[in-house]
Amino acid sequence: MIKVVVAGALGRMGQESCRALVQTEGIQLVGAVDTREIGSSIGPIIGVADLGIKVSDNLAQVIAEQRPDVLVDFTRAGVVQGNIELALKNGVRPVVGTTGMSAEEIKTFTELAASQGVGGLIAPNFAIGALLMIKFAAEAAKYLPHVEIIELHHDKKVDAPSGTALKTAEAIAQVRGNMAQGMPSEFEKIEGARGGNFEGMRIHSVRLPGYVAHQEVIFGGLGQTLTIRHDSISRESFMPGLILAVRKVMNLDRLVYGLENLLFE
Ligand SMILES: NC(=O)C1=CN([C@@H]2O[C@H](COP(=O)(O)OP(=O)(O)OC[C@H]3O[C@@H](n4cnc5c(N)ncnc54)[C@H](O)[C@@H]3O)[C@@H](O)[C@H]2O)C=CC1
Ligand SMILES: O=C(O)C1=N[C@H](C(=O)O)C[C@H](O)C1
Repeated sequence: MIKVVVAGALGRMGQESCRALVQTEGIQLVGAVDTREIGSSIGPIIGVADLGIKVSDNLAQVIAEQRPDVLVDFTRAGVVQGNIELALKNGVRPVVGTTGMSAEEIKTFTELAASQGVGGLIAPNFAIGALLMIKFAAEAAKYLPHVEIIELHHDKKVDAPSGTALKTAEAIAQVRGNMAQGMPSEFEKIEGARGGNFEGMRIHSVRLPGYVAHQEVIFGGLGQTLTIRHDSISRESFMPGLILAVRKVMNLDRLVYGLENLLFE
């Protein structure tokens, strides 16, 4: 049985994750950490039978009492860093969906995991379709290097661009290198009109009610465009990948960045 604690358990992703984890054979939810509704029973909140698990705001205490195998984190940047460090130092494998960490922070945790000999995963997107979008985009960039990314999310999202857009840009940049999109002489009449700039690649972030998580990678060539689009139309889309990750990290002794590295190995 894989014992799992969820941090950010009362958030949009945390609740969806708790619900999926308690329904999965071979996995046991043993703790729920959040900074609101402390002391409430997680079972009724996520619409399942009372599991006898109270919401705690103290991850260190939950780890000490429950000795989980895995920490699933869907909190926010600024919180997740402390949680990963705590997990790794206690031999708990972090499975992190939280986005907004810097490349330097990810590198630091990779080194800490290696020194502790503890496995883990930082995955900006758990949806299998999104991972395929990134893979196909990197392939397309070999032939069509002119590309811009548009990501569209619900209006409660706090980080921009999305972790998925950054992961996509990183994968494309590995293929095409640094290449400025647009005219050298172009100028913005409104600051930010051309989007964010990742190694010359423009990333545009849309935030509106009604959306869940969506992304278009648009390639342009002579007389043609190619659009690769992925839509998460509900947060259930992230659950098969999350469950797969919880199982896979049990056999890792290093920190992996990107679920694609466990899925397409
Ligand atoms: N990797 C993936 O596939 C996905 C990643 N995400 C990412 O997951 C993160 C969470 O997203 P949502 O669930 O939409 O956000 P949310 O705001 O609904 O949930 C965050 C939860 O964390 C809790 N929290 C805040 N500070 C805390 C602390 N110190 N300790 C414990 N809990 C704390 C909040 O009370 C809240 O319940 C974001 O970074 C988002 O980008 C979201 C969807 C999919
Ligand atoms: O905040 C979200 O909702 C999402 N965040 C992740 C990201 O930043 O890429 C994954 C997905 O896009 C949903």
